[in-house]
Amino acid sequence: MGTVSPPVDYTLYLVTDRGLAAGRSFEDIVREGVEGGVTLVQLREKDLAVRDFVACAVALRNLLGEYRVPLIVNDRVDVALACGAAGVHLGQDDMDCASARRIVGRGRIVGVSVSCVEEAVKAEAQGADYLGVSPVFSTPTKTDTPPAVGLEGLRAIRMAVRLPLVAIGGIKAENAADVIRAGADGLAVVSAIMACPEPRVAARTLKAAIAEARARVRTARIG
Ligand SMILES: Cc1ncc(COP(=O)(O)OP(=O)(O)O)c(N)n1
Ligand SMILES: Cc1nc(C(=O)O)sc1CCOP(=O)(O)O
Ligand SMILES: [Mg+2]
Repeated sequence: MGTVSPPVDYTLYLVTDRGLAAGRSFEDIVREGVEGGVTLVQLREKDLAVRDFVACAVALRNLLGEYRVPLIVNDRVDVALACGAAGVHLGQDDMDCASARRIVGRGRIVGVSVSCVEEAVKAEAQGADYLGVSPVFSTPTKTDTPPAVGLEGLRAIRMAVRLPLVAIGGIKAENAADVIRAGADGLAVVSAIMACPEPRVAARTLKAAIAEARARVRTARIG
């Protein structure tokens, strides 16, 4: 039997997009985000040749290692294994979760994008570690998505599965509390950090909004 992946903090999940770096260093943006409180990073590269994808993933894994923040690779199980990432994130058109699990074993994280209860239940049955509920709100960052599930869709998925849920799509500090209240365990963002001139401040602000929302949820449960 393989090792089991260690617990992961899904609180603030940065999904990268180097197209939003606007002349700044991509690595500096990630570093600032992590120093501001990002707990998990996904390398999302849609246009790199696989050789460059692996090189970039190794560099990012080394950077994140300084902060003990895990790296997830988007789309590619082979790249995740090659760079020694903590895991892989798969959408509904990527490798299916059960096959990915057979390849990576229990020692790495497998995340799956879901947009409805049926997909969520299936991914849980296939051994996913967490679900990316997507998109919660429509977003210009990625437009080839199913319709936004909204807070109602997120609540329905929360009721149907036990896995950690990460909300993605249009997440900002302003709506963070609503999304946490609807049942998200963590928030995944691209533009809110990658496109912000001050990524450290952006991450800190998001982290504070999440902490406050969680405290309110806890108080409401007790009261
Ligand atoms: C945390 C998280 N959730 C959802 C996605 C979207 O994955 P996918 O549907 O495969 O789309 P691409 O990101 O590959 O364009 C994600 N990447 N991360
Ligand atoms: C990478 C990604 N996946 C999505 C999905 O719905 O599957 S939405 C998205 C981008 C989210 O960007 P932003 O935080 O800038 O709204
Ligand atoms: Mg994908």
